[in-house]
Amino acid sequence: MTGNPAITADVVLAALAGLIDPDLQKDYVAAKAAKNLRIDGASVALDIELPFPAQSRHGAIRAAVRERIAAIAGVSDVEIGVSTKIIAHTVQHGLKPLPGVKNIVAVASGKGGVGKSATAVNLALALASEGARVGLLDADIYGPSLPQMLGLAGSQPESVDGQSMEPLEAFGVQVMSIGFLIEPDAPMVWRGPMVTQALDQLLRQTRWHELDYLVVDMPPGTGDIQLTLAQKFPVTGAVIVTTPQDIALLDARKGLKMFEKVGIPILGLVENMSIHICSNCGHAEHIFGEGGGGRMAADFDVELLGSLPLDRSIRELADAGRPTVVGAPDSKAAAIYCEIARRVAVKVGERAKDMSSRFPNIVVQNT
Ligand SMILES: Nc1ncnc2c1ncn2[C@@H]1O[C@H](COP(=O)(O)OP(=O)(O)OP(=O)(O)O)[C@@H](O)[C@H]1O
Repeated sequence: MTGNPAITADVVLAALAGLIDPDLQKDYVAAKAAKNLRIDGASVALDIELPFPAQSRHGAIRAAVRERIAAIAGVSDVEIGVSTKIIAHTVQHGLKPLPGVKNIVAVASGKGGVGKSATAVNLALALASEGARVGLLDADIYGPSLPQMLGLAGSQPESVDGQSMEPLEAFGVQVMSIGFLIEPDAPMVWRGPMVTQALDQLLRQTRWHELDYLVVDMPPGTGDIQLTLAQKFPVTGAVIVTTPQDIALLDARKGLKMFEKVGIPILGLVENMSIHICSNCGHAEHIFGEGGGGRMAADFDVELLGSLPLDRSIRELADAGRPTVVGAPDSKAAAIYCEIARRVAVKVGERAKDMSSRFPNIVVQNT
């Protein structure tokens, strides 16, 4: 084998500097995603290990990294592997993570009807479509809508051992809902402690199967039930959904403060129904006022993860049990949900404890 002293780890590193990943917003070396550099004569092999699911982007990442390395003088052969490794994260003080669940993402809102469930379900489906193992827990005691949105209305979970429950499955996502266990028309007269106890059981007695993310659709509001749940569920981070109306924004502020109070990081804000697009003429109108979500995100120093239009097809597809991400995967709204999901997963990935040094396992055989 002919040696090529010019090809060193530093040369490869320099070649990758400036290749900014659009999701990580950093290059792969700075993001500690570049691993296992092997240099063998004129051959260079490298693995990119992403801390978030992005199956749809693997090909493009492989091509971009290969192009950079192939341009190094003397390199004749390049092999790039791209994979995802989702890491379990710390949860708020005093709680243990849930067995079989790496990360819990709570989706919350200051008040009802802002599109929290639609956001939670599409977020879960988008994470799954990128290759993650995802569960969805409908903790919305006042209006459990996930069975309907996922075409599972009337289904009931089974129990193998009489103690735990098997989650149901829809579109590759493991699903559990308070709605599977109560009559659809039963009045919600449960008192707070009963509600929190029931939801705690639902979370812990469901046999979640090796989840990267469990998305929890929280009950709307910021009262005692929500506070207790936020304190009891071992949550990695929270996504707050709001509409641009001032009053909803005021409520959303309370939601943000509640999570801050119990030490749960806010992953970001989703502004829903931000703009109405007329289905006849295509005219876009900010019926609830413009830019409120962005201002609030700036005020609280959190990220605006995305803004969804008021779009009739979002409601129709949810009502029909095929939410936008699976019902209209090529739509603009689906693309926005997928972008939001990626931002959430990147935010969760950024909290990685894995502070491995740059290029672990470097093997250079230039002899
Ligand atoms: N961007 C949107 N465009 C059009 N319809 C939407 C949009 N987002 C949600 N919807 C619809 O609005 C209704 C309320 O949404 P959803 O159930 O998600 O709200 P929620 O905040 O979870 O409410 P609650 O907390 O009361 O259950 C649903 O019919 C849903 O399909």
